[in-house]
Amino acid sequence: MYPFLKNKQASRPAQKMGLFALTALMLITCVNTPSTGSTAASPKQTEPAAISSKASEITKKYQLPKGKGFVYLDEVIPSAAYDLRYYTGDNFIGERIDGYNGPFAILTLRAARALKKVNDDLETQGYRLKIIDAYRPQKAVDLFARWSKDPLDTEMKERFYPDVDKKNLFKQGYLSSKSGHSRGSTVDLTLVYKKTGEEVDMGSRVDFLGSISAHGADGLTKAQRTARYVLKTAMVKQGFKPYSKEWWHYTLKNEPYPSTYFDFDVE
Ligand SMILES: C[C@@H](N)C(=O)N[C@H](C)C(=O)O
Ligand SMILES: [Zn+2]
Repeated sequence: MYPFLKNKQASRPAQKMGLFALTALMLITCVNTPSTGSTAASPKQTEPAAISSKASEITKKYQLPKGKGFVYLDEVIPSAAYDLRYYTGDNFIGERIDGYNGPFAILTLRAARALKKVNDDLETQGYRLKIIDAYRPQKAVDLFARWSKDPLDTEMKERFYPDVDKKNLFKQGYLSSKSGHSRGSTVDLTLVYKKTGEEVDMGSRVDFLGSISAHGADGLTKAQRTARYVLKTAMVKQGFKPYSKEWWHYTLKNEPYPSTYFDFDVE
């Protein structure tokens, strides 16, 4: 209902706070609304906006591993767009993912610098990058694995994996139990138009786990194929490797931690 509050496992205090705030808001609304006999504006209509604005005010804790060269990506690429969907419920599980305590993208400095060059290049072509996910704690990956084994929780199936049985998402390569994201130099991203900030049509949404998301999938329009090609060309030019099954997923080839899977929280 309120994506910002969603994570049954990790955010119970936040949920309690949210419920408390909601109850308080309802009481205030009842007190301030003259009793006309007609229905007053529902407090639910104002609550998500209030919560969202709080989400955008979350400040960074700067608790990155010391001396390992991790950075907050928005400080290296301020002109990119950011929509960290594993912090919200707007993802294939439908709730905030373990380890995402703030709406921030973290990467190794090497990957961040390469990505800045990609964004600079794309800006000359009328686009910008929109970052959906970057460093991903191992605990988040572990949550994906537990979720995939629960056949009863299919809340987001229609939007994100309508044609794949969730128990096969790992087997079919849409999810990985040892993800490049946890090594800190892998990123999920798309294009937006520089002028409007509107997302470019890439033929499927980021994290649509199905065959249409493969590079070179059948059934794409010419414009969608071109958009994927623009992104891929810019990424490959700066040393990123595409992933055949997911047009949005790229790993820096010369990554500084090719075999280390980190688990610090995003905060
Ligand atoms: C889930 C998707 N965003 C993703 O990153 N998939 C790859 C395969 C991964 O889990 O590393
Ligand atoms: Zn990815």
